[in-house]
Amino acid sequence: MKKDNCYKAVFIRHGQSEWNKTNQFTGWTDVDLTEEGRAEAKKAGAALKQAGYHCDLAFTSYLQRAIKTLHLVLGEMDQLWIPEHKSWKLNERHYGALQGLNKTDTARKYGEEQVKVWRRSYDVAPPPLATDDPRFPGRDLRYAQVPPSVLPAAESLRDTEMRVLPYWQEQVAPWIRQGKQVLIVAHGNSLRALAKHIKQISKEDIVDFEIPTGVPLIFEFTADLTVIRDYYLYQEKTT
Ligand SMILES: O=C(O)[C@H](O)COP(=O)(O)O
Repeated sequence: MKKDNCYKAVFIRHGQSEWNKTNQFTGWTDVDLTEEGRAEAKKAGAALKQAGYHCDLAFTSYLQRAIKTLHLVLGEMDQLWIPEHKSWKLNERHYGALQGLNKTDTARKYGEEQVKVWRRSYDVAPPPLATDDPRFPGRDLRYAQVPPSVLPAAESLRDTEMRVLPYWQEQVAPWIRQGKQVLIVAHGNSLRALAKHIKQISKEDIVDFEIPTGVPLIFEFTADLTVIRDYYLYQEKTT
């Protein structure tokens, strides 16, 4: 939607997931939303409706916590009918061999500093999954169309940016330039990677940049997609 020469996009990190609740590294593990996560998604949709938002099209990942959040948001907005595009390129950063481990236990074992580097540094990837690990994405039917050589076994934020950014530039940005309002429901780190580019956050400062679950983050752009301002529709805790 283009209002007063202002181009807009809405980003939402999925609502609380089962593994956010149990504090486990999740990455590409396809866990469900919790009851609280579903409530967060509905609250986001109701707030967008209340604020008069209309979305022309929506984008999400291949993971159910994002897809279900999108549907709960659109349901509240009475806009379940809009076109939606799913891509594995919007998936969470792949957390490699850390997936499934408890974050506090991992910090006890490897130290807080090391875990902070794995979670928040720009270019350090966590230890990779073995390619014969049953959890390797190449073994999952949903990625059957993706060449196995481009499927990750672990990703740094930089690696995540390398897959998310071309998707943004080729599949999302052209719609915004045409004046369409887009809604992107994705993940903590895939959205951090995107925000890093859009807001031109340095690799030093991205370490402290967090996105809470289930709260609409609104971007307003000029016609050439320079950010005018960005803000949360309301304040909420970080999960
Ligand atoms: O994949 C995960 O574990 C979460 O979605 C994000 O986790 P983080 O805050 O530890 O990066």
